Amino acid sequence: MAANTKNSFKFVVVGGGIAGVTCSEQLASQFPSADVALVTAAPLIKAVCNFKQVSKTLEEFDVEEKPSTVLEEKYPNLRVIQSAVEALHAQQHAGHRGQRSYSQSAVASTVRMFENDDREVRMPYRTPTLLTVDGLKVHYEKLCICSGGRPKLLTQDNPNVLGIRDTDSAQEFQKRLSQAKRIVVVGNGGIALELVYEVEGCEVVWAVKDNAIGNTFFDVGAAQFLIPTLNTDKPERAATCKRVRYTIDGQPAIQGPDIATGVDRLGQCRAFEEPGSALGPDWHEGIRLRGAEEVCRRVSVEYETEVKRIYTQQEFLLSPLASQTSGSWPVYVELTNGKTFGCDFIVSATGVVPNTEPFLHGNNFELAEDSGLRVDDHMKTSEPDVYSAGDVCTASWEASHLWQQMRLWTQARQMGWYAGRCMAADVLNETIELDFCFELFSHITKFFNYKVVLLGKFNGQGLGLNQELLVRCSKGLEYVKVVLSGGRMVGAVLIGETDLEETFENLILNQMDLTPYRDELLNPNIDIEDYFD
Ligand SMILES: Cc1cc2nc3c(=O)[nH]c(=O)nc-3n(C[C@H](O)[C@H](O)[C@H](O)COP(=O)(O)OP(=O)(O)OC[C@H]3O[C@@H](n4cnc5c(N)ncnc54)[C@H](O)[C@@H]3O)c2cc1C
Ligand SMILES: NC(=O)C1=CN([C@@H]2O[C@H](COP(=O)(O)OP(=O)(O)OC[C@H]3O[C@@H](n4cnc5c(N)ncnc54)[C@H](OP(=O)(O)O)[C@@H]3O)[C@@H](O)[C@H]2O)C=CC1
Repeated sequence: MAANTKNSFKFVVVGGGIAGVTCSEQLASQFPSADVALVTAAPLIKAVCNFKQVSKTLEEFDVEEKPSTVLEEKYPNLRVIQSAVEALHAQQHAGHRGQRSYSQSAVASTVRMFENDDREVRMPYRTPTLLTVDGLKVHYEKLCICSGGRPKLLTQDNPNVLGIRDTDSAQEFQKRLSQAKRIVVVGNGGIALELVYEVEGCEVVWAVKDNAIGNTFFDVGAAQFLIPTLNTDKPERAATCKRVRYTIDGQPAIQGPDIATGVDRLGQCRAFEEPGSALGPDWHEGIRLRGAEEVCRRVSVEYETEVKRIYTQQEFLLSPLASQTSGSWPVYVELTNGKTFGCDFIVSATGVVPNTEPFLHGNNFELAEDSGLRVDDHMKTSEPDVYSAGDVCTASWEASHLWQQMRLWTQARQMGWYAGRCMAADVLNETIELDFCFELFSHITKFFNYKVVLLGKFNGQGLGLNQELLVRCSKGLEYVKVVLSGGRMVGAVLIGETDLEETFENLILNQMDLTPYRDELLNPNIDIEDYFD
């Protein structure tokens, strides 16, 4: 049951993804008597469960997609408003708090708007407001924007170029794939790595800009270690997916390989165009990513190439390229390496754009180069009392030399949680230190069925020539890379069951001079954990 039937809240959080849900849970539990609202476009929210702190900075957790009522039941002071925000008037704060000065005309126009509205005139203060597409006005004292990101597509509005972000787009991909004989995957990051490994029954042409696969996570050595896996069969997967997924009417729907049923049920009740929350680590578990052919995995990688032009079938047939390519396909991709491929569709796995719309209009948000909302070390944006966390924001503080932002699930959780704590500290007039999780970058994931742990400057980011790499590799078993700078460990890539993460994390955090131990560090005959005990 919702505690607050009015539209005025002490804390408002926008976005039902990991960042927004974690932030609102943090606030609702810390201030049980304060009204908290979570405004989100999608009917389902994403909540962290089975959280496990693996080591000082490494964490693992599952994420469940749940109906929003679950949150309201857990926190009586938390109200979930399912509606997309279409405007933010953050500047109304300035007039009444005097924190910033804005032009008279800007303030006057917002005041006029409110005087025409009976409900607003009765408000004791002219509080800053969010407007939703359903016409609801939501007033806040502190706001946290966690609206995530959307795929940065190669081209917009081409029905044969798909991006994968949320449940809807994954289902669209699965549906199209089931009819497909060949797809072209463009991009060299997380989604591409997952797709080329998972897709079966369909030829995959993988076009990457770089000279090795997985540039956002790996160097050439790790890529060499992984690439033979593409030509081996996948191990059998457990029959069911351990997480329950829900339809928007709140019923558990999709479980394990039964996704076809789930698609139909979701398809029937899907009546919204709003962005959902981003998929996460196990989005393809239990989903049948199978094309129309009777083949296992068939991937060919086109290195150091980009998309030159995408042709419709009609355009292609009229082009000089038509005489050089056989078969008839709905869409054709011309690459900069001179090759052209016809395919059923193209997956643009080319990164994320922060979802800053519609918050920018009429406000004074500072944006970073990647278009994210700039936040300081207290997750504050440049607008008063507006915080931000997760994929939509860009960390703009002077970061620890061992941390960098990547738009990942773990960072969405950490930022959401820390933003909630900063908002609380602000209200309580307390000081708060930057959380320890921002000391060292750490990420656990799985690629090509190998456990992958990334620590610190795992690819020597920003180190230039000031780095030394130590590598140990056992084909098909493990790949271990350590990045040293000035004799100190600053990063590591661990692929396989290496069991080295905790020791290396400690060595990175304590910045011990490892010069005397360099030759022993990756010696497989030495128990390194004991060695540094
Ligand atoms: C296919 C895929 C696989 C991934 N795999 C991994 C992985 O293995 N490991 C990992 O760490 N990360 C992974 N990620 C990245 C990870 O999912 C994201 O970094 C993380 O979920 C971002 O969380 P968020 O809360 O910031 O944003 P989102 O999850 O995008 O949530 C944004 C929320 O805001 C809402 N919203 C948007 N606009 C509005 C509006 N105007 N009004 C109201 N609500 C709005 C949306 O409905 C949504 O609920 C993956 C991403 C994808 C797409
Ligand atoms: N297991 C995990 O941890 C996973 C994490 N994710 C996360 O989900 C988000 C979305 O994934 P994804 O879309 O793969 O994004 P990523 O940022 O991981 O990768 C994008 C890739 O596309 C390349 N690229 C960008 N523009 C172009 C272009 N015009 N032509 C060709 N290549 C291009 C990038 O190269 P460059 O870097 O040179 O710009 C990069 O290789 C990311 O935040 C990712 O970290 C996704 C799946 C799994």
